Amino acid sequence: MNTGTLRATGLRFRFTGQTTDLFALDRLELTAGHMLGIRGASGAGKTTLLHCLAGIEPLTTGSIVWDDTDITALPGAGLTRWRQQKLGLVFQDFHLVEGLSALDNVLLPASFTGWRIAPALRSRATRLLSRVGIAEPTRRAELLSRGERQRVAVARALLFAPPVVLADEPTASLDPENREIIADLLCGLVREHGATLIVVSHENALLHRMDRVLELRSGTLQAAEAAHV
Ligand SMILES: Nc1ncnc2c1ncn2[C@@H]1O[C@H](COP(=O)(O)OP(=O)(O)OP(=O)(O)O)[C@@H](O)[C@H]1O
Repeated sequence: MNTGTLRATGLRFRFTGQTTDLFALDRLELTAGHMLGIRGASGAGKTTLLHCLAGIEPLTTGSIVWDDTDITALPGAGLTRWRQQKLGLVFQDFHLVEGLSALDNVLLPASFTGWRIAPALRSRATRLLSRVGIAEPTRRAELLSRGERQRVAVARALLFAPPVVLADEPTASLDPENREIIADLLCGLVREHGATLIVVSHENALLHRMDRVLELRSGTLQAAEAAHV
């Protein structure tokens, strides 16, 4: 059975101390294996929405159900476990750990689980790095260019072939050639695994690959105008 079905209802988010909601969405649904693009002006709330869908930022009200798990009702430890088992996340600012190599950064989610890192997993991490064009897996994160860090972050999100992949501007720091490579990899691997993908992006070329594109505007999600996708 495909996993990665999203049913989110009554999503409302307001930062503490603010007098208005950043967004208020009646409903957001996604079938497992589908790819959704979210675009919108800077400051519209796209990253915050993605973080809510990842269970990183708590909603003000509403529920987010991935398959049969309401992540808004999970206690902290349960939420962490859900993220480890189900979610691949590409952060806008990558969240690589300096002092660790590119390879160890890709393997980081495995080290959080406390599992011994099996040789097969190490090989998969190395393969993913090669597919995103990182020739030196032993190079430390702080010595990588911004674009290289972004590619390592994408490889890390795909380590466990998670059923849900959320990516915040995954091609923003890349030149056109690498944008294409990362878009191919992200969409290709997601299709291979039948994963559900939500991408926040301003890049038309990436958004064009999505099954559906919505625009976050004035706190609501609307169908993106054809000219913009
Ligand atoms: N802790 C906070 N308290 C109040 N407002 C905040 C806080 N954090 C972020 N914001 C504001 O919330 C708004 C939405 O931020 P968010 O990063 O989600 O937007 P975005 O659409 O992803 O923007 P961008 O495209 O520039 O990355 C912004 O105006 C931001 O300044």
